[in-house]
Amino acid sequence: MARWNRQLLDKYCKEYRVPLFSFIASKPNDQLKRIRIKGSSLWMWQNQRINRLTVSPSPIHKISKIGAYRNLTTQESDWILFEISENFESILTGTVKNGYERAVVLRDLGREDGVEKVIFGRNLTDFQIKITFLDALWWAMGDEKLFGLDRFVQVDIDDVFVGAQSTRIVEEDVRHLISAQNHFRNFIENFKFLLGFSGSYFRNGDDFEDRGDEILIENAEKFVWFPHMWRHNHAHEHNFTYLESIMVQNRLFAQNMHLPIDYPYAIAPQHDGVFPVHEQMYEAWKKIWNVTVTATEEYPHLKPATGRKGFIHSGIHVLPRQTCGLYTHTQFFDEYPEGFQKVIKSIQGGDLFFTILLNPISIFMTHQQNYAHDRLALYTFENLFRFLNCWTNIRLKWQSPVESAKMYFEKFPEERIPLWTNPCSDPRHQAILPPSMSCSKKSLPDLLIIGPQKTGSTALASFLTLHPNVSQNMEIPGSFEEIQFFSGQNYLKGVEWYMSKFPNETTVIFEKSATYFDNPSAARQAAAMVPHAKLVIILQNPTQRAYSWFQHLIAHKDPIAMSSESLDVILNSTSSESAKFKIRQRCLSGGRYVHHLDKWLEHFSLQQIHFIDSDELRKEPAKVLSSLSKWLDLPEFPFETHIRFSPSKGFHCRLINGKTECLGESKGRKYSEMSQELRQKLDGIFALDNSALFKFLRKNRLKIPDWLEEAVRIRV
Ligand SMILES: Nc1ncnc2c1ncn2[C@@H]1O[C@H](COP(=O)(O)OS(=O)(=O)O)[C@@H](OP(=O)(O)O)[C@H]1O
Repeated sequence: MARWNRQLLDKYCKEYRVPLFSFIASKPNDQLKRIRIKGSSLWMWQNQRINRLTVSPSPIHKISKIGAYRNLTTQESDWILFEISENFESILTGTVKNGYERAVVLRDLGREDGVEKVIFGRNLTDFQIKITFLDALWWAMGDEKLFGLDRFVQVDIDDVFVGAQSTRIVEEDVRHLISAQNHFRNFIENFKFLLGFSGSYFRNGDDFEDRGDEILIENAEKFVWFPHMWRHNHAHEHNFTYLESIMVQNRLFAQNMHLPIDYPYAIAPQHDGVFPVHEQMYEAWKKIWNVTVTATEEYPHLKPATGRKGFIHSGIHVLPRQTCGLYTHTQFFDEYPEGFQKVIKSIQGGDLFFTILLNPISIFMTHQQNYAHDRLALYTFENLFRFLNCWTNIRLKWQSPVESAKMYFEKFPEERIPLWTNPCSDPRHQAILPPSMSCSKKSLPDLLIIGPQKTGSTALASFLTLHPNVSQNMEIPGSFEEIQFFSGQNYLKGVEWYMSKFPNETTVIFEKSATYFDNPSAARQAAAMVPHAKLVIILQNPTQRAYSWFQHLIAHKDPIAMSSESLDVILNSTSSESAKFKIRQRCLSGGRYVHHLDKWLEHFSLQQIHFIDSDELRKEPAKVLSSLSKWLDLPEFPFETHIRFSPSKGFHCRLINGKTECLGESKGRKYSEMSQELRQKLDGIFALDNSALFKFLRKNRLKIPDWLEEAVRIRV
């Protein structure tokens, strides 16, 4: 690192009392073994071999168990070790052949240069180093809420009655399951397995297996039960009526068998219908089982498992679900694909171990078969809990799915609203789409006209639909002309709702919602759903736009706007909590072009965006439309013969069958001109934004509207 860079970093760390983390790697061909770290009294040894790795006493450790050690049998000789002295404390200690102890991870107490550091002599491949890294993060961030020692574990056993003969649990397995549950309570207070049932398959095995089913029912009270479908049906294939009927059947089974269904929790066989959302399944679940919590592995995608998240849709809390590496067909140790060592590795500091460490709540999916034959699941969890107990101070706990859902969304409130994606672009999601949705035709827009408001966006949209190869979303009853999916409450209605709004398949399908441009979530949400869409942004003089927006409020008899004598009064409001101030901000927001553009450019490339000058659109719409349709690769269309100026309206209108069709009264309103003082005030407010927009357009060799040239020239 360059010296000045290092100095800057040190200055920052001192000023804000932030510790530095640094990772040092061995240079394999370097002959030098013992090296002094530049600018410090610290000595390090490189290309070393260690026999033992021990967690040293240090206030940094919260998760790691102090004193825990393991002997290393590998012959790797690329460890970096640090000499321990009074200014440096060992966090993780390596013992070398002759018995010397040196630090593998070291805490520099900052006595020499005022900057505390945690120095790692190895990357994060070793599990002890990984846990130490988590400890160091916790120590540096001091964030009890983010880390903490409590970890909640839920183990679901899906399909307790489903499965071919000779794969299912028998009486002895059930007895074993009950005693394992009791035994697991040594690690996890109150631990209970959750059993998922499809009643149709009860007593569907051989005699021994049928007896197993019966014993399970006799001991039903010992477990928590949750429903699947009656016949393990794939929800995505069925409509509400059918789903309702099979859920009722399964519920009757539960009633007849006196199964305790203590929680409003359900799991869909193979996750079908949870994500991508099958609205009708959500409705049936709510109606028949009052479901409020479920879990899936599919959101946002099956893999990577570390990226799984939760969301809430239609009142149902969807929690992320984890796999423990055991599947329906894995029933024997010696038949495990790629060898059972894989599972053991995962338990002993591998994926499974870190699943629990990194997730406050882990909901594991297993299947009945994993408790039959070699009972791989019991082996796996027993060893996992033991391993965690041995190496960490983690407190394993159990709670109901309802409590987990509450806790999860309190911890991760930002996950409440799902980030919808296009199910047709993920083959796995496409395969489990409900019948009401289809990928056989295009049903998402290629183009979004994103505003901002009051820039002529409605006129642009209405002119664009004149082109025979273009269609717009259908009208939404009760909405303000626009679909406003990515910027408001409609987003909660989900993908199916949005897709259903584009019934016509044309070369270009578009929707225009002028509220998108300055909405904080719209760019991210639009990019997740239609990443390849093109965008249109209309550049209107922000002063004029703000005034038009205020007139819009007056026309809608907004009480705050009405009670203020003029826009000037609103602009003078400074108290950030007042209703007037909120209107002020909304009024100005759309005109801050570069500020919002930055957000869109985080998710879309500049090549995907077409800018239109609002003045030009008003004066020469046909020209603007021709250039837009050229950018959209549409066949040429004589817009000029389909658009005509209406002297009575004072604007251009569509010409349909020889008659002019103008926009309604709310577009092109009649109101008094803005005063010179107000204009100057608004120009002043937008001066910096305008100059930023000017620079942005010039830098990217984009056309600069006349109003912007003028606005910037006047300020200069
Ligand atoms: N051809 C045509 N017909 C009618 N109106 C036109 C037209 N071209 C541009 N304009 C200007 O569009 C302004 C309304 O902008 P929007 O459609 O973007 O408004 S909205 O945000 O969707 O409500 C509207 O603002 P106001 O004049 O304040 O009503 C018009 O100035």
